[in-house]
Amino acid sequence: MNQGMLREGALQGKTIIVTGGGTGLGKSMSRYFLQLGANVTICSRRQNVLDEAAKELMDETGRSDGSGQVLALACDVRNPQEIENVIAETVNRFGRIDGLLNNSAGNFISPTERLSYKAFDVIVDIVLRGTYYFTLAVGKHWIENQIKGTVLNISTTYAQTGSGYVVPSAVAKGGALIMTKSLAAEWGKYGIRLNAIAPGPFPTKGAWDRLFPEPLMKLMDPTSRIPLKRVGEHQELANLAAYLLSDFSGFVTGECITIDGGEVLMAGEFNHLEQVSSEMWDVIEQTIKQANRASKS
Ligand SMILES: CCCCC/C=C/C(=O)SCCNC(=O)CCNC(=O)[C@H](O)C(C)(C)COP(=O)(O)OP(=O)(O)OC[C@H]1O[C@@H](n2cnc3c(N)ncnc32)[C@H](O)[C@@H]1OP(=O)(O)O
Ligand SMILES: NC(=O)C1=CN([C@@H]2O[C@H](COP(=O)(O)OP(=O)(O)OC[C@H]3O[C@@H](n4cnc5c(N)ncnc54)[C@H](OP(=O)(O)O)[C@@H]3O)[C@@H](O)[C@H]2O)C=CC1
Repeated sequence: MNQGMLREGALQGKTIIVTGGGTGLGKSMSRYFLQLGANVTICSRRQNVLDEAAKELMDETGRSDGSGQVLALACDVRNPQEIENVIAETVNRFGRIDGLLNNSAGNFISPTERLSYKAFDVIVDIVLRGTYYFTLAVGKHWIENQIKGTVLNISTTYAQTGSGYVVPSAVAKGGALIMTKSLAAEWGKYGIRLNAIAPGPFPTKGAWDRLFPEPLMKLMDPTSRIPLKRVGEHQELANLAAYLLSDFSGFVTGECITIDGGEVLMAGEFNHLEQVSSEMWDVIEQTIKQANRASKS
């Protein structure tokens, strides 16, 4: 499914800010927005990573009609002044901002009792504080300038279920998801939409190094818990993100769309029975039928 879904030029004339756009999923989504004709500002802490990504993206997607341009700006999403600078520089270069993709994150697995206060703070500050700082700054800009913009937040499936061993991330993603829904209600009157995507596992270096490090990867195949028995493809996520940032989703707001091959469904009480063999099912069937007969006599 390595194909773009939207028609040529579907994001033409739009400018989208992508936090964490220099690596992983942020880079893949930026690539697709550029292919669809959007101008994209990618921002994160490391200017060298952003510059390299911007060059690679422009080499791949470069258009001659002036659309589909990349701006790479260093910004720590925990710093409001740096966020204001990204907004000002983006307006200065592209004239407007139509979309904000809050994609930056920090995460690592750890038993919670091993975390220092600083370790908890660093994740919550990037994921929750970074998301609400950027959303607040861009939202104010849109309201002041009467722009009907769209925010898309990259969440996780455990923002709704909770999860051990990634508790700071779960707390922060859960908070960001509630902000998405709360502001969708409050800012709907300005024509501003906010949605979220909850991805299951999509291979990236950033996530794999910190969530499935060796020797854990040898013990735990991330696909084994997924009904569709595979991980996600970046283009599948990019398709959904482009749709939610485009005018085609103009009546969708406050939603969180899960894209995880059915992984969250495995919480269902009996789903682990897929491990039972056919022969064992024969025995189980006979045992249950015997109990049924006994209950009638
Ligand atoms: C696949 C299923 C769903 C997955 C859903 C979600 C996925 C994601 O979010 S994936 C995104 C992953 N990408 C990143 O995390 C990229 C950005 N991350 C980073 O830059 C770093 O990992 C960091 C900033 C989050 C932490 O880096 P570090 O260099 O350690 O930062 P600090 O020096 O500021 O230290 C912070 C603090 O944290 C402690 N610490 C770091 N790692 C661990 C660990 N594995 N276990 C316990 N504690 C850890 C570190 O020791 C510091 O605390 P103090 O010791 O008190 O100073
Ligand atoms: N990969 C997966 O399976 C899943 C990922 N996700 C989510 O997808 C998103 C992208 O993750 P992924 O691509 O896998 O991982 P990456 O590590 O590649 O992406 C994280 C990005 O966040 C940026 N970042 C980190 N801290 C800051 C900061 N303080 N200020 C600004 N930017 C920052 C990093 O850039 P820099 O270091 O230059 O600052 C990096 O580009 C995240 O929100 C993650 O939670 C959700 C579910 C599953």
